Amino acid sequence: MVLCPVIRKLVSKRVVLASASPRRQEILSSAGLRFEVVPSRFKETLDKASFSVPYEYAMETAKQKALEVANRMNVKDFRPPDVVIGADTIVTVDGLILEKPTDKQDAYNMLSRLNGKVHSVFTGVTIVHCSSKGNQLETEVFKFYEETKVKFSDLSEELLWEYIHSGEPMDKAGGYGIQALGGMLVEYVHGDFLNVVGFPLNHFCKKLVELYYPPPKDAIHHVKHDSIPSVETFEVLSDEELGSSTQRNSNVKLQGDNAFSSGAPGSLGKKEIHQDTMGEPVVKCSGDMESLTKFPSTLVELLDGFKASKAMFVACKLKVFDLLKGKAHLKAKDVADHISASVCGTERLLDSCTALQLLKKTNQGYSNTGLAEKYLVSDSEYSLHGYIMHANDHVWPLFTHLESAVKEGTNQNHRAFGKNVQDLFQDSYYHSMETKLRFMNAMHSIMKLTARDVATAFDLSRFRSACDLGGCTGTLAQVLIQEYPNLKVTVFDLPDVIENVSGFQPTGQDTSRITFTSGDFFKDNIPEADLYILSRVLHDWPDDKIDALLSKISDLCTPGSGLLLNEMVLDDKNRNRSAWLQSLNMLVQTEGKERSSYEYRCLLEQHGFRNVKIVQTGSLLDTILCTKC
Ligand SMILES: Cc1cn([C@@H]2O[C@H](COP(=O)(O)OP(=O)(O)OP(=O)(O)O)[C@@H](O)[C@H]2O)c(=O)[nH]c1=O
Repeated sequence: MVLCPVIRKLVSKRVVLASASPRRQEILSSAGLRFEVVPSRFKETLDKASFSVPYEYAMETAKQKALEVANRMNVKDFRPPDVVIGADTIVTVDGLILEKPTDKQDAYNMLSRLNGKVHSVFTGVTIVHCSSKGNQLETEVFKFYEETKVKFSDLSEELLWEYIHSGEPMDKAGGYGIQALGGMLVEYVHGDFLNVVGFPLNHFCKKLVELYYPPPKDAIHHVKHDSIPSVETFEVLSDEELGSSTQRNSNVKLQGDNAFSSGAPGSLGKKEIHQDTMGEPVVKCSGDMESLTKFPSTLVELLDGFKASKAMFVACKLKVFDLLKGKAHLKAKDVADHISASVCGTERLLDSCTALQLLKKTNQGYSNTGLAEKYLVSDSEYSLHGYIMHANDHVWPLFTHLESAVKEGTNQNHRAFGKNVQDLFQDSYYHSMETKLRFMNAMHSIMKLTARDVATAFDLSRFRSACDLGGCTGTLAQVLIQEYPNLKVTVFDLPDVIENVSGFQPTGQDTSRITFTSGDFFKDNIPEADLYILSRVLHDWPDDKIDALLSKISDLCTPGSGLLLNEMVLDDKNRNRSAWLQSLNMLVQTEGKERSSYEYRCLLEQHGFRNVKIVQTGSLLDTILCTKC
């Protein structure tokens, strides 16, 4: 409870963790922090010799990781993050800095150095405060580090190799994970255990106190700055954070939203803060119904969610954004004439889109916002028009039968479209030319938006040939050959798809390293490659089909071959809202499902893949890389 007010300081902010480390994500989310994960692309190649002490190196790397993400997210028309957190963990021994091992031999060299000795683990952390002035990013950087000493027992060669073969060392600084099997190597720890795991939570909270609870000038110092704030600290919370001033009185201090609940800032219930018998502050919700019903803004947003979606869908379908593309302004009547619709209906639609910030309205009429111009105009580079049409024409009717899907546990194609679907693709997505092109357009547009993140989440330069199974229009293949000059990619998809891909090919770009091959990956031979890719494929199918497909791929792989899965990964803290809603989506339309990182890891290991690494890209697809052992 005592942590609540510290973490709460970040609750109304857009917080981004610039780290792919699952441990850091786990530590921070367990502390109740709500954040997005956007792994940094900063390559950890700073010259170690130029730092007089190792922790300076860790802090500088952490800073560069966070700044890279802050800069990348400072995109016109997007809300930039308020806070970006970066971290870097290193192990030091004998004057050397050890990071993550490059291979098993490197892991062995590291662990042999640590064997029987005391070493230090440093984690450098950077908190970047961001603000955007006229598209210019302004940052304020706060850095700190934590040191923990760890002693390894005397370990036999046999034990070291056994540990290395477990695969655990590969993504961990110093080549061990104290939180798992590596804990068996450790005789003692002096200092913060979580610092070794990858994030010094206690020091981080103290830093938040320092940043957000500065001692009030000319006041008695209630806050001890090397500790987490005591109950007096609540006095320095602003009115906004406390809820309305009328809720305050001098004896009982009331707070607004719970740090650990979701939703917009406001006063969803009130809480009394007082001390328990141990002197610890305790936060209790009062049962005051009036305050509970005051601002249920989260619920109001959910109540309106479907109306907002449909307004955008309809405006897209009627090509409102296309009509306004590049134009200064049009009056409602002119728009209505062009789209052959009623003036009164059009006016309401345009006004709703204005309220949704998709349009701007002035005395001269309506025009597109930058967001609409970039993503809703049907022929813009990163248009989501195709995906939105799929959502409107296919997903929407299915979702109207969600209740039946939940009760029956099956998809609702029969109710929504009046027919039973045996083969999802042939009977549903590809049953007519119109539905086929609509589906291809949808996949094309969503891949355009996510392909760069997916292609660069891991370094894939060791692979020479890739086969993108179900690669549709080749959007990911296109980005892969740009990122990896030595890679050739085969896009393998159903004949129905391959014969229609030409309309989706980019003009003026070299596509000579991409081959399109038609076939059914369940029935036909799959082309040979050293990297297989499955993007949004596994989630479509029932378990038996997935097993068949993964077995087939695994049999084709030689040791060292890779498998890259791109899916939305469910997180056990329910933070990734899109992924959980996508999970319902799979229920209403397929026989498949979304999975957690644990489920993917088990699935892949069952089929002979190891070294499973998962990156939550922060965009609409997460990515998983594993190696055939
Ligand atoms: C000593 C130790 C380290 N680690 C992990 O080692 C990675 C360090 O590498 P990094 O470069 O700091 O981070 P990363 O994983 O590459 O992620 P990113 O922040 O994106 O650079 C982090 O994962 C840590 O948890 C453990 O899980 N357990 C341990 O006992």
